[in-house]
Amino acid sequence: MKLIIDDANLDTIKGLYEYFPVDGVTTNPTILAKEGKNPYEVLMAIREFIGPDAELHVQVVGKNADLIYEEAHMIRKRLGNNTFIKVPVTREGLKAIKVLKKNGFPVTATAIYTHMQAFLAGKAGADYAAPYVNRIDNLGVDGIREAKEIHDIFRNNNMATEVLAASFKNSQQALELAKHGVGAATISPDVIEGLVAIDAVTHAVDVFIRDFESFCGKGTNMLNV
Ligand SMILES: O=C[C@H](O)COP(=O)(O)O
Repeated sequence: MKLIIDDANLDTIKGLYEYFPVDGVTTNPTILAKEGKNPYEVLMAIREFIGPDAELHVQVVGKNADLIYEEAHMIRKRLGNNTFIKVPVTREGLKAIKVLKKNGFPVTATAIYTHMQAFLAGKAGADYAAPYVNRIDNLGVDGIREAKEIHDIFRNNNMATEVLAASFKNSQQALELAKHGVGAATISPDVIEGLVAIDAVTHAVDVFIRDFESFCGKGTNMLNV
């Protein structure tokens, strides 16, 4: 399962890249708006940092297929070929996904709340389909189960589309999807940090250090004993 950062703050992205095995960056209009700068300024800085081959996912805002198609061209021109065009799965969005795929764009079908949206996005040729796990939970439906079932729909219908699960509230949800073998999860920085912020682990490491120092002396380690 690919692990992708769902954020647009360059300092945060740099920090996560230093510590975690991450595979790229996803953004959406809300995430970009939080940066308070021109969206292309933010995105071009991210692209420069992650390099031309890493996955960057950028969402369109247009409500009809023609505008979405034009936005996609501009996004590709300014941010490079390996930029996934995130298209919400509406009626117009599906039309746009078909046209974009015919023209060789990498596409992430997004704003997915139902199995049927995901199935149609897969049929239209999307590379990824992004179910919003936490938001689905908030509708009273099990978002993790739905993401797993969407993965199964793709595999059972011989579709190449991968699930790019989005909208997580905790690290356990991401682990559940890794166990099921879904293609990718895009996770906010605080939830990524939560993947290893485990009190029991911190305690175990502290005890190792305490025991070592009680025998070898304060401030010792395997360099200076
Ligand atoms: O792009 C979609 C986001 O991953 C949704 O996440 P959120 O529900 O935490 O805003």
